[in-house]
Amino acid sequence: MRFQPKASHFINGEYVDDTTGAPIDVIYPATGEVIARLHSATPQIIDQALNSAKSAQADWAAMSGTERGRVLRRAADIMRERNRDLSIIETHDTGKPLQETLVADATSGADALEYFGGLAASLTGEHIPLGGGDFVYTIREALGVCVGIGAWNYPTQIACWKGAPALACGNTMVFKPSETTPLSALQVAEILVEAGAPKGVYNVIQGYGDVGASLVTDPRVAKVSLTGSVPTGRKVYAAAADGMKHVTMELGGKSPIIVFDDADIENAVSGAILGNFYSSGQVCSNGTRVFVHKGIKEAFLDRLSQRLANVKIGDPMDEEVNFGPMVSENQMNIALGYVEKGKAEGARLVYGGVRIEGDGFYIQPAVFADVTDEMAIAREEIFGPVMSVLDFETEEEVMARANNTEFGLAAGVFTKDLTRAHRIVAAFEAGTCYINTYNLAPVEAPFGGSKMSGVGRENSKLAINHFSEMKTVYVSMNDVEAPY
Ligand SMILES: NC(=O)c1ccc[n+]([C@@H]2O[C@H](COP(=O)([O-])OP(=O)(O)OC[C@H]3O[C@@H](n4cnc5c(N)ncnc54)[C@H](O)[C@@H]3O)[C@@H](O)[C@H]2O)c1
Repeated sequence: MRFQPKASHFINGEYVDDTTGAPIDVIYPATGEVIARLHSATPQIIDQALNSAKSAQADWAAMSGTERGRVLRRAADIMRERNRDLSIIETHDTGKPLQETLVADATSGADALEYFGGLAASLTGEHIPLGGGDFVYTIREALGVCVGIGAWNYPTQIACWKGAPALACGNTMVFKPSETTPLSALQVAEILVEAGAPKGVYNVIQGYGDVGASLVTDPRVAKVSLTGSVPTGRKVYAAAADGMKHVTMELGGKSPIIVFDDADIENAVSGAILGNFYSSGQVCSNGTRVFVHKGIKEAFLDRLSQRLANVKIGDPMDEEVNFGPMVSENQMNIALGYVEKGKAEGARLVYGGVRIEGDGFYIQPAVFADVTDEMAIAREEIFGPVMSVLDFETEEEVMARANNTEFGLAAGVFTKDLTRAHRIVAAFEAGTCYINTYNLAPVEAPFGGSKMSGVGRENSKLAINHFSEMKTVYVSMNDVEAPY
């Protein structure tokens, strides 16, 4: 098989196999062809990976931040040098067009490795002077063994967004990719070793949810960082709570984009396209509820339809193609099911939504207009290319409706009125907000959700706090006064 890795798992600096685990077939979404077969981790493999991470952690944490950072920065360089090869793997794993994977996957992973590699040497505690000469100093310490569990939409990026800050702080990691896209995390592990990471610092094991669940409850694990759906997040958070483990939860969303009648329509249409159809709509922060002011609704829809006529759907390896298949048959059927629901609920399908016949999992991008708040397509995360356009008349009304959701991942506003833009983002109940753009996630900025969309933040200096803790040391310069 064309993309068969050397083995399923990467533990203690090398590939490890155990073919007695349940098979995991890797399917190329463009053709439905099986391109690799891996195996889920058995209890023995899980144990081996956790032991390897546990044994490596103290020595890794004892290295200077400069040394740890150097490893991460070298890994970033290697990833960039191999960007094309890594992007080809990512495209076969996910179905995302090469045009996208060349710029948004290994490159984003490399950004995280470079950024946290750069920060590693500057991670410190602080000195806190007290009265009478006493003082406190704090020591920033690693948490220990961290578990990363990934979703299937950005496999390389997720492996690095979790691994880079964890390793920068002196933790070690066991990463479990999604069973749907198991290939690229192995590449990340291999590259880290090539860059000088000691054995056992970054391990990858494959598996379904049960393997993730075993990792979360293991007493050797100090922290769990999950990217996944809200239902999985609930289970993982609850299981981690039992062991009082640290958690980061990057979960789903149903984010709003508000387009006022003074907005630059071309930019707003571009934002809505990026915020709904990039990666065939399989992006957690997508702005799938597009609230458009009544006065410009038809102009917005006309321009959107004109722009969508230029979408190039097809072979994701063709660099001209900008819209690929969905990741799996199952995900395609979920999206098609929502298109049917939307029609049945009385929304007006103004564009696409049709399955493209063939072996691949292709569906045209879909735009619904006249969507109302209570329709399932406006309430539930679809995780596919289905945009809902809703009308509004006043700012007050649209704010209440935009926030009327259990999710709180992202939100965007398009307007030329800057005062209004800042008022709107102040009122958004969402972790990541955009003014006159949408869906950018640079490593320098915190990324994460409010409400049911998650806990904690990835990227930026904030991620350091989620992968380390402070030890407080009180130093007395005086005699100890006791009452008796
Ligand atoms: N907020 C973010 O940064 C972000 C980014 C990408 C995707 N997502 C979300 O991810 C979802 C799509 O990804 P998915 O379908 O892979 O999600 P999912 O919740 O089905 O699976 C996520 C991961 O959790 C594992 N898992 C499942 N059950 C588990 C359990 N009981 N214990 C431990 N691990 C378990 C899976 O094997 C997989 O690796 C969407 O809801 C999307 O919004 C969020």
